[in-house]
Amino acid sequence: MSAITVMEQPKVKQRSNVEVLRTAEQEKDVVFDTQNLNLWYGDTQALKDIDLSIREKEVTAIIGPSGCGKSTYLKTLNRMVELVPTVRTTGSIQYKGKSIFDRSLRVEELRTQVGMVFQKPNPFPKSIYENIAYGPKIHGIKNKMILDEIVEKSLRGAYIWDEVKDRLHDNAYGLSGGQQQRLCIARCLAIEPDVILMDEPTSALDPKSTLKVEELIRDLKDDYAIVIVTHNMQQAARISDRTAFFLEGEVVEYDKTDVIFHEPQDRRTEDYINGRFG
Ligand SMILES: Nc1ncnc2c1ncn2[C@@H]1O[C@H](COP(=O)(O)OP(=O)(O)OP(=O)(O)O)[C@@H](O)[C@H]1O
Repeated sequence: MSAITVMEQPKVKQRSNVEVLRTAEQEKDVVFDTQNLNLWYGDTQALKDIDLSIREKEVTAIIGPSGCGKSTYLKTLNRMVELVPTVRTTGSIQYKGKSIFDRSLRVEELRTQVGMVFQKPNPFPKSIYENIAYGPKIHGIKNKMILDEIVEKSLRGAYIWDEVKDRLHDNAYGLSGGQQQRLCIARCLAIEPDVILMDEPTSALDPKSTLKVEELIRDLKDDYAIVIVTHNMQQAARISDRTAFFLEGEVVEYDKTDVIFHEPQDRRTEDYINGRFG
């Protein structure tokens, strides 16, 4: 009996140089490090033992069937999920090495650094200009010249400047759905976040607007970490560097997007990718 116990002890393994290098590469530039995250809405467990790291200058796609916890995970990263009173979490999420649940971290500060774009474009019922200037003004910027600069830079950054530069003071509701979504991305850029969370940002858009937003996302990753929830498998394959496959609240597989789509290690990932369920 004791011999078996001894045999079952984990072996202390020397790490090869390649492994050490790989680990260093993996730890480099991690902005969000999630470990053993569990989340319940009342008695219903929506996330189970999630381990996931989100890296700078990468697009991370979260895919999986409806109800598997994708949006919940996204909203945990900026603590928006806590707006639901019955939510309870265990485990840890470090943002740049510091727990997002730490009492000394103000939620407003976290949300300034971690912006969010939603499924349905949600501009404010204000002018295009005011939509962008609103956040910086709340952060105390009053100088008109600086605000003008931020507005132009953000709209340029979201590839919508040329379309709106002559009507900055028109109501944002007059823009098309695709333009409104790029305006919302510009509004997010105006507060200079490090991370942008996107919850199915193109699901309400036509194919042409979708391609524009995808192109924008690919370019934005030069400066930001982007986490995108999508039901569109081709979209995940086109724009992301890494993909996490969620199923029933768990991460089944998380790897480079090429691996997930071409050599998945888990049968369930393969079945989902090939449309056998979900
Ligand atoms: N506010 C809430 N209160 C109670 N349960 C919730 C709440 N929001 C989500 N859930 C439950 O948590 C689970 C995960 O939901 P979530 O919205 O994160 O899934 P999802 O993968 O994003 O789904 P979809 O692709 O349909 O948007 C589901 O069982 C859902 O019913």
